[in-house]
Amino acid sequence: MDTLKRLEATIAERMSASPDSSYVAKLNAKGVSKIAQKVGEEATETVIAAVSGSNEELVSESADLLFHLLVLLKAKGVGLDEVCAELDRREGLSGLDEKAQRTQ
Ligand SMILES: N=c1c2ncn([C@@H]3O[C@H](COP(=O)(O)OP(=O)(O)OP(=O)(O)O)[C@@H](O)[C@H]3O)c2ncn1[C@@H]1O[C@H](COP(=O)(O)O)[C@@H](O)[C@H]1O
Repeated sequence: MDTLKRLEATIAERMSASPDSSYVAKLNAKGVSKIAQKVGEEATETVIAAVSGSNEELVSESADLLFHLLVLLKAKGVGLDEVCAELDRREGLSGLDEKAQRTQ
């Protein structure tokens, strides 16, 4: 998590850099649709690596996917903490489901 938080901060800082010197700034300048398209491409490459690639390829594609997802979230003004809060909420809900099942 520290890694993702650090990367989120780096991405925020690079958003307003020169597109000539920063991949994040260059991608951001192309707009949300292009960033979303990159997330889709990286997701597909991750799926292909999982189904027919090595675990090394899966790790590499997963890193590309997480990176581009963080760029997309930043471009949309959504914080990683909001996504984590949603995951925490679901974890709580699934705990409640388990408790409900145990008392049935
Ligand atoms: N983690 C990454 C990272 N992962 C992947 N990439 C870039 O993502 C691009 C994706 O490659 P592709 O082959 O899919 O796409 P492409 O053909 O280069 O580009 P498109 O024309 O398809 O858009 C490559 O150019 C990679 O260099 C990244 N670029 C930057 N980061 C991090 O972001 C930080 C800031 O980077 P800058 O904005 O470049 O300073 C860096 O310090 C890193 O920590």
